Order: sequence, then C-alpha cells, then structure tokens
Amino acid sequence: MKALVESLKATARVTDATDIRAAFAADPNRFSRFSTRLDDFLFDYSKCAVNDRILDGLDALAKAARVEDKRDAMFRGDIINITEERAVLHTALRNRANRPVLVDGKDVMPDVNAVLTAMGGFADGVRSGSLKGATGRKITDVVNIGIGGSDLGPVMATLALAPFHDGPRLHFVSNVDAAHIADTLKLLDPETSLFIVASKTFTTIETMTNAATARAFIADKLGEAAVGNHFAAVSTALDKVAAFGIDASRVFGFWDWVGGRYSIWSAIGLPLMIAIGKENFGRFLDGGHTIDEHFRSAPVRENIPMLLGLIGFYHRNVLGYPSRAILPYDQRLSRFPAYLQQLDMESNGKAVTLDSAPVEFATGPVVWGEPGTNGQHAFYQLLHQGTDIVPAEFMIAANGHEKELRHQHELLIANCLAQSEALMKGRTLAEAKAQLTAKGMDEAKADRIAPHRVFTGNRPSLTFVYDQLDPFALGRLIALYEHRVFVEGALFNINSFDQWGVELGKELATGLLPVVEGEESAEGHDSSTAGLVAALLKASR
Ligand SMILES: O=P(O)(O)OC[C@H]1O[C@](O)(CO)[C@@H](O)[C@@H]1O
Repeated sequence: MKALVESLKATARVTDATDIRAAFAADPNRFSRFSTRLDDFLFDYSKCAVNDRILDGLDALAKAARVEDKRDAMFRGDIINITEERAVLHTALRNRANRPVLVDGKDVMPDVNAVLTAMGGFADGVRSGSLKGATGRKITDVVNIGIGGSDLGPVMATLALAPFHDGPRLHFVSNVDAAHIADTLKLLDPETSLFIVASKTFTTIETMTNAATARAFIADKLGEAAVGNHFAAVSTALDKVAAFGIDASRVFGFWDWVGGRYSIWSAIGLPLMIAIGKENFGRFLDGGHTIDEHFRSAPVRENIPMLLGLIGFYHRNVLGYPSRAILPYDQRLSRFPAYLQQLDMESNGKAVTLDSAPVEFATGPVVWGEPGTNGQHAFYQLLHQGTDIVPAEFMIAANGHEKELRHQHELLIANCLAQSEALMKGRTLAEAKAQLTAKGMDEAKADRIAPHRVFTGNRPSLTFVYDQLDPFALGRLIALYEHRVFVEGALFNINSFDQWGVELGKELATGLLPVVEGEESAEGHDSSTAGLVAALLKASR
C-alpha cells in the first residue's frame, strides 16, 4: 500500500494532473470524462486534480486494500467491528429488497420489519391524535432527548425535510447544559407534549440527565401516573428502558449491529417519521437502499461512493490536505456538515490498524462546513486565498421547493457554480493587474495592489447535483457519505465502527464530578485542572 501511495505521489508530480486549470484547457470533454450519474443524481469530480493514470492508481490501491471484499463482508454481516465483536448492518435497516441478512445464522429482516411496522403504528397514532396525552389532548409537540447519533441524524433530517413536515412540532434536546432543556420546556404545554428518550445504550449521562428532568416536568405538572402517556423510548437496552418506567408498548428497539452514527435508519428515526409520516420515511429508506445496491454492484469508475472515498484518500494522503469542507447550497441541509462531522470523524479519526499496529497513513481529515451562500461571507476567503488547500464538496438541487421564488434558486445555483469555478480557475497576477489598470489605476499602484487580488486557483472541489431535496434524495446523500467513510476506512485499514476515543473524557468527567461538587479534593489532578476547579468553585453562587 505504502509503495502504491508513493507511486501515486510521483504520478501526481510528473504528470500535469495537479494543474486542474490546464487540464480543463487541454480537454473540452473533461466534465463528461470525470463525472458520473445515478439517475438524476450527478457527481462531478472533474474539478479535482485527477486524470486516468491517477484514477488507475487509486483503483490499484482499492484492490490492494481489498475494499470490495471488505464491502461484501459488511453487507454479509461478518463481524467487521472487531473491537466490539459486532457485525455492521445499518444497510439491513433499509434493505427494501428484503433479502435475508444473517447474523449468527439468524435472518434479522423479520425483526427489522416488525420494528418498522411498530414505529409506523406509533407515528400514525401521534400524528392522527389517536394516541393522546394523559388528559386526553392531542400531542402537538414531540421532544427527542438524545445526543450524538441519537440526535444529529433526526435533527439534520427533520430540518432537511421541512417541506414534508406535516406532523406535530419537533424539538431536540441533546446538551447536558441545563439551558438546552430549560429553553425547550418553556415552549411546551405538558398536556400536549411527548418525550422520546433516544439512547442506544440508555446510559449516556447527558440523555439520562435530560430525561430525568423531563420526567420531573411531566410528573410535577400532571402527576406521576401521567408519565406513561408522555414518554416513549428508542434503545437497544430494553431492560434499562423498563427500569426507567416506560411501557414496553412504547419502546422501539434496535440492535448492537447498528452504530450510533449510522442509526438514523433505525427506530432512532422515529421523530422524523412522526414529522413526515411513514410513507415519506419509507422513501427515505428507499433512497439509502438504492445507494447500497449501486455501491455493491457498480464498477469503480461509475461507483459514486467508491470514487468519493478514493478521491478523499487521494486528497488526504497523496496531496496532503488536512481537512475537507462540506458546502451544501441548500439551507435545509444546514446541519448536514455537523452530521457528517460525527459520521466521518468518529468513524475514521483513528490511529491503530485492524492488526492493532500504528496506522501508516494520515486517517480521517477534519470535516467542517456551512451552507452556501452564508459561508461565502464568512470563511471562503481562506478557501480562495489561504495557505492551506481545502477540498470543497458542493451540493445543490436543480429545483427548490419554492416554485414562486425560482429566481432566488437561480441565484443560489449561480453562486454555487461560481465558487467551484473560481476555486479552480483563480486569477493570475497579470489578470489582476489588467483589471486594475482597466479601471484607471496607475501602474505603480496596480503593481502594489494586484498581488492581493491574485487567486492561485487549482483548488479542488466536488459537486453533487440532485433534482430536489426530498426524502429519497436525502436518503441517497446520507448513504453515499456513509459508504465513502467505509471506503476510506478500508483504505486506512482501520475499524471505522468503534469510538474508543470518546471514552477517556467521559471517565475523567465522572471522576471530576465530586470534585466540582466540592465533595472531594482536587488532589491528584494536574495543577491546571485543580486551579480551574478552585476558580469555578470560588465564583459559584
Ligand atoms: O445512543 P447513545 O448510547 O446514548 O450514545 C450517543 C452517542 O455517544 C457516542 O457513543 C459517543 O460518546 C456516540 O457514538 C453515540 O452516537
């Protein structure tokens, strides 16, 4: 692998692959050669520094890393999450073909379908008003209490699918900061509120603390007996949910083979289903499923998640770019960058291989971003003229939902395309100077100002185009990025499905709580931590 990467570096140096601008000038067909489609879904990677030799090299890399074998092992239900000894089967949750999927010799599909049916019944009941609060009133507000994968997916997707939202209002409480739940409870009438406690493990301190606060809110206002009508839960730990006091008929299970950050397709999607209805939720699963079928069968040069992963690896390990920007030109995807942060960084922010050895490559990059056009007026300065190169990943719908405001959508499209064009083309010193002198600036001043107005160009970007942001398109987009993370993880030879890196901070927080509460001394902690505790205790009222 290392040798193949070195050879790719050499190829990138000696060919003119890295001069994207020149590659466009030399080849009028570059777009059609380096873009691919899945129905209405278009993936353009022509504005990346690739050519056929680079892509062949990446293909060889994928073969050497046995990416396709690893992919098949995932779909088959092999124990690929080796540190937790689990299969990885979020794909079974959207297996609309209903093909048997075996875990320990048992087909999981009947259980998957049974939970989906139960979710549908519950969602219908809440939406229609047949499932009421304890005082007989219809539920108007649903509050999801969860964090990480038990929050980000439903939050992101609910915002994304706002035009399809015809169920009760949704709220999301995740942070242990009391401000989050307090600000939410202020908006609610307890008689018409339903809380969904969403936690795979049902031990996460933030979620359990917020759930206890919500429980007290209902019990205080409506009496202890009302709690049952105002709570539901989503978890793999059904015994712990029962201990919390939520009736089994309002508990929706999933399985240890669904990672938290891959769980939007499971019962964790219940709030989304309540918002948009079970039919639309089904379309969302359909979208994910079409990408699974595509990922499993398309040849590398037509396989969008495979190409996306290979180009991601190329940017990180051949060209050495440390981050990637997710730039949806779709305001309703405003939380998509945050969602991808967890998906990508919790999956591939690792330093040990599957053989428990130090990794030989730079693993997952920093993932960040904001929707356009807002980002243009904030951080795009650095994207265009900063000293780091940040590959940009643009996404845009051909059609907005606001037909009557088509001109605004056209403006959005123009901005999206202009940004990728500007990143690629840039502006030379001569062009900058000519512009200034054309406006009447004298030569000496133009010489001084022009360097500030140079854009080096040759900055890579990818663009996704879809017809319209609907449940199907969103399902596709998420599944696509899930598989990209898989491909990159396979190339890094790491386990993308555990998250031990979040444990140490959790352990230390548990140890620090009695110190912060003033019940234990800070002795044994470093002087900075002890000093900060002392300052906070002194200032606390
Ligand atoms: O659903 P749970 O078990 O409450 O976990 C929430 C989140 O916490 C994490 O384990 C990280 O701390 C994530 O992987 C997960 O999505």
